Amino acid sequence: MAILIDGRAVAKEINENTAERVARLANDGIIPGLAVILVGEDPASKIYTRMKDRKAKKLGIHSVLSVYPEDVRQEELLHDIRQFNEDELINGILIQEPLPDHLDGNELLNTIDPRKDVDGFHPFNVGRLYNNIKENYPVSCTPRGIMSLLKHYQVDLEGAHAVVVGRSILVGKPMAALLENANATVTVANRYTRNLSEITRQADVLVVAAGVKHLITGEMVKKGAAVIDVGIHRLKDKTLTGDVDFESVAPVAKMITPVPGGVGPMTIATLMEQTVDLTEWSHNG
Ligand SMILES: Nc1nc(=O)c2c([nH]1)NC[C@@H]1CN(c3ccc(C(=O)N[C@@H](CCC(=O)O)C(=O)O)cc3)C=[N+]21
Repeated sequence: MAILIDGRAVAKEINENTAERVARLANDGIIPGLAVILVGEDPASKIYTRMKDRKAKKLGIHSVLSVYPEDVRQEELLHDIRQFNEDELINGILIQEPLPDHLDGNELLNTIDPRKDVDGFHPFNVGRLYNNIKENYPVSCTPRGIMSLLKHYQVDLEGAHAVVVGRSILVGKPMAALLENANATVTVANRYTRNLSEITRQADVLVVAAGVKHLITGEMVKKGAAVIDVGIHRLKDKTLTGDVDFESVAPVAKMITPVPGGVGPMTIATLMEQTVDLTEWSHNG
């Protein structure tokens, strides 16, 4: 049976470290600030942004949750983002995905000051990631959190074949870039890939962020693989499950993340960590 990758435990370690860093900054009179922009009534987004707001406050981070109606105008959001850009009390700005269709998400993202781009979605920061630039810059929190998990569990990436299922800007694309930058050989697939199991069966490290419940089953996984499940699906009985069929994959894998308690807590811990990173970087020149 696979080792369970305990995202809650690793997230707790990161959060403790973040709280210490916040305390050190406080000695210099600096309080990291996070602004979260939420548009509309998507129930999952409401839950996540509330979790982020609560965690930030718990760690001593100044948190502003800006909530807008579904039909908010693009101009109003642009105006508020510019205001956050100018606001010295704000170090990180996050626009919760998904956005309603009438809004131009790219324009909104491009308006965030890249130095305050706590999600790492601004094209300037995406470009740095793709160029494998070593200097400090923000990276999408979920894949960065997954890299922390892989490091914590000493998963060897150099020369490994990593397969990423999913190619979103939130997870799949930056995940593939981070794994490549760590000298893995990366294959990116998606839900349309033909003979998906032929590809996933080659994976030493398999990251699944396809948004399809139980897309990956035991016979699609190589014996001894590390399996990371980014999917979240709420079942009728209110329990959560992932893109990986845990029951059939766990006996095959060397290690596996559960849902919940795997990648999710790492995303929020990394968001807090990166808010403090941005704060420190902004004060170090
Ligand atoms: N701009 C932006 N940045 C994001 O980082 C972002 C986003 N938009 N849109 C949606 C996704 C999703 N996301 C999650 C964060 C925490 C959990 C999490 O903590 N999950 C818990 C379970 C929580 C529950 O019980 O519902 C767990 O897996 O153990 C899940 C998902 C951040 N996202």
